Amino acid sequence: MKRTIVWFRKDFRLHDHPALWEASRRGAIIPLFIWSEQDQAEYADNEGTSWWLYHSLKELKSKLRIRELNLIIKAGNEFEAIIDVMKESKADAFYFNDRYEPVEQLRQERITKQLESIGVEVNRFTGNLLFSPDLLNGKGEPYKVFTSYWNRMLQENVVHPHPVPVEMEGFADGISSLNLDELGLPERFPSMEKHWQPGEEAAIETWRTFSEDALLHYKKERDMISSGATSTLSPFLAMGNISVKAVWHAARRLNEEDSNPVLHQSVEAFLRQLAWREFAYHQLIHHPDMIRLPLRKQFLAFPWQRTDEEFRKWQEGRTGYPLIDAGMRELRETGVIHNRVRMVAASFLVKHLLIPWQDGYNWFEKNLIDYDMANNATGWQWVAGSGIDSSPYFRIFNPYLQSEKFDPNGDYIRKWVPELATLPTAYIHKPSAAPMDILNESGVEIGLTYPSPIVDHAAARKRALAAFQQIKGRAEEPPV
Ligand SMILES: Cc1cc2nc3c(=O)[nH]c(=O)nc-3n(C[C@H](O)[C@H](O)[C@H](O)COP(=O)(O)OP(=O)(O)OC[C@H]3O[C@@H](n4cnc5c(N)ncnc54)[C@H](O)[C@@H]3O)c2cc1C
Repeated sequence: MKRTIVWFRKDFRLHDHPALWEASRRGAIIPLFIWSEQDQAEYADNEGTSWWLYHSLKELKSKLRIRELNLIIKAGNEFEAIIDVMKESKADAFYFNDRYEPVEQLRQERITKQLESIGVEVNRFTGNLLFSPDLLNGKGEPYKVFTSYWNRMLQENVVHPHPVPVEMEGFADGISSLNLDELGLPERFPSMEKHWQPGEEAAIETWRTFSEDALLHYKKERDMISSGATSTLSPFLAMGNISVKAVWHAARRLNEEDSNPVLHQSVEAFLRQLAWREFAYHQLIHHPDMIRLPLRKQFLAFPWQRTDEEFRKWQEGRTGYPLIDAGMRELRETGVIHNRVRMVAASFLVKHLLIPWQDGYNWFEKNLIDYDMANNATGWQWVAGSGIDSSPYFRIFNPYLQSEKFDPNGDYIRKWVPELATLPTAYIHKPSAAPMDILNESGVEIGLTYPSPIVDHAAARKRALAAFQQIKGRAEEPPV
């Protein structure tokens, strides 16, 4: 009987798990999770993703248990852990789905070499993206423009997802394993529990609800902050609780079964967002230093003016700009921010406060429950204007206008900035402009119950453009 170890890492699901699927066709399966130092470092600063990991593992373990498979959990040096399991199980093959973060790439290359050098069959699969992200353009170069990448993607064949293997043969005799609770991951995270249910079952249910109720209006409504028109799949995709290929094909199937042009437009808009995720990984594998360094190198000389106090006010949602404050408070409470607000809040940090985007990246890395290295780096570089195919630096979001346009009734602000909840809609976006009697009636005292704006929008805009002028001479350089 052939025995294959399947290594789980941010692909905590049974459906469309190519490594698991192929291992099930080969013989007995030994599912393995390793809590190595590298994994511990990855989760150390983000309590939300640690909590999500705990529950993803718990669910995976119980789903495997029902099928008489035992999830083996090891800690410590990963190579030693793998060798231990190989010896204990007499497995002769090691299968896993690739990851694309620079440290993960190094790790999987190293393990592959080490195992192959001792005669173990190693097989790697594309499990968490639609394609392997190393596609190159006609000139043999990485893509620099999203639309070209998207057009290329549409010509490629996205492999159909595998179902959950019907027959999986387990092998656990004599293999030692830690208990999940020995890893020190948090089982409870009360504020997140109010908003999220991690795991594969919840992911599938989230997709089902979105596709039945909201997808039809996705194109028109996705930017409206309180519309509930987006999928909220990001934390599930980030942890691999749902397969992006499964989502892609399910959305396309809906299109094929229904001739409604509104649905067709919405499905296309949704698929484009999944494509941005692919494009983000494409960038990350070709520019592994993009989490720290600007892709447009002239931004290395950008005259940032970081102050700890302003940074703290942004983190805490006390900038005096209600939309920004609502977003930053939503982040602390739920681990996510609506994409529109993410863009405006990030832009505010980088352009209104002239604080380096890397500081914002780090804050999101610690606090986002959907934290994803490629998407986070791409998002920040897009906003800062230093990325590939990014928003030009001189386009500066006006937080007041963004608020009026995308939260017209102020519902989002009222929810997350309750001290402004009773302000009339006409003033909720810019309370500092409200007449004194209105403020009094609403119990708002600017500077006391709610901060006055930490910077003036017009002055901050002017200052940002002047800062940009200092590097503009070099601003036409193409991204590296
Ligand atoms: C500064 C900044 C940082 C960001 N950091 C992250 C991050 O760490 N993790 C993350 O998943 N997304 C990040 N995003 C992208 C985006 O904000 C989220 O993916 C989106 O808000 C998730 O909500 P949803 O699942 O309802 O999205 P939907 O609109 O339903 O989109 C479906 C899926 O497509 C992908 N997607 C959507 N928008 C983008 C985008 N702009 N770039 C890449 N993929 C996208 C996500 O996987 C998302 O779940 C960031 C954006 C910005 C501007």
